[in-house]
Amino acid sequence: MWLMAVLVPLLKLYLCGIKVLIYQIFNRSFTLPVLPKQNGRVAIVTGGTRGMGFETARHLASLGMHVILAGNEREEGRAAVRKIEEEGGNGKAEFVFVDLTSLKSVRHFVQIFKARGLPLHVLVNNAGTMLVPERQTEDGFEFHFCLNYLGHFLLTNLLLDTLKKSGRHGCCSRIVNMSSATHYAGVIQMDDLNRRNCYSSHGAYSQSKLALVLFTYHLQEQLTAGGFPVIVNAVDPGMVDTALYDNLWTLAQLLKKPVAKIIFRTPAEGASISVYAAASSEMEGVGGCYLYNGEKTKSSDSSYDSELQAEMWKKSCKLAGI
Ligand SMILES: NC(=O)c1ccc[n+]([C@@H]2O[C@H](COP(=O)([O-])OP(=O)(O)OC[C@H]3O[C@@H](n4cnc5c(N)ncnc54)[C@H](O)[C@@H]3O)[C@@H](O)[C@H]2O)c1
Repeated sequence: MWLMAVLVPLLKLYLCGIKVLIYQIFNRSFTLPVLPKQNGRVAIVTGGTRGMGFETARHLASLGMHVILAGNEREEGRAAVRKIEEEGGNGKAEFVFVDLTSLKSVRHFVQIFKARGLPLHVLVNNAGTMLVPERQTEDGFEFHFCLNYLGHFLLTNLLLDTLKKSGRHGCCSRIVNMSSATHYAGVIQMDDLNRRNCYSSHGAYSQSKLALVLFTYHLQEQLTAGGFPVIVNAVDPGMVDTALYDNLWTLAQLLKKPVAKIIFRTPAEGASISVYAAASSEMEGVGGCYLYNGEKTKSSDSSYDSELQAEMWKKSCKLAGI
């Protein structure tokens, strides 16, 4: 029983990884089209202080956006802002603290943001972690579940009114949810979302990434039904050489290092799918998609299950207190 609960998600996740690596051996990262200037537009990028979040923030700022790098590492945040400023684009970057593992911190972040009266045109839900040993957040949630999914679920819902007000038809506000190929291996354990019965870090990570896809599709349905000028897409960056892999087992770390140099995407290449969803003309008014390597791609069968989407939404509202 224990073996199955731990081994199966592990094997499924590594199989997803191998498939992606094989794809990346034979296919280069897609090239971004020319993107329209984004002057006067405002974006929030969670986890914008390093890795793909930083590259996303940097690119959006270079297009003229005012970008808020939302993260839980102040020093890294200040350094990231400095780096963007040094590049001297016509955009603007600033760091604002948020800890996505704390629902209180998410609420506080939104309160501060709203008090400034800024519009919001782009929200990139990028922050995440992978393969952390069993750990609970201050609110008692499993770590991957809260940081990768529930914190972003709450953040998005609290910012939705601002996103709706800031968009207009022909120039929609955009939400980008950073998922992953590992969602294909994901299983939603509705009665045990916090994985207390039998913890598997692999299962917890892939569950959180599937939850983001379910959330994307259900939210887009609501936005479309309400006629709101907001779109939401899930993106998959491929396998990218970032600090995300720091929690791999020692042996896997050793094996990963040489492979990563040759086959993994760079953070800038990985971020291009978020930038594409956030700013390309091609994606204007197009929501409810799973984007991989610059193309709309089929996500897992279970992600299209509308009953599962609705159940997950309802449960998430309850857990997040909305
Ligand atoms: N690297 C990959 O191969 C890969 C593949 C698919 C999906 N992803 C996803 O891409 C996203 C970005 O990851 P990355 O690869 O750039 O890794 P990374 O570790 O470089 O970046 C993660 C970011 O999340 C932030 N973060 C961590 N804990 C936080 C918290 N409690 N509150 C707020 N922010 C927090 C970090 O400060 C960092 O900026 C993640 O959601 C990850 O799951 C990565």
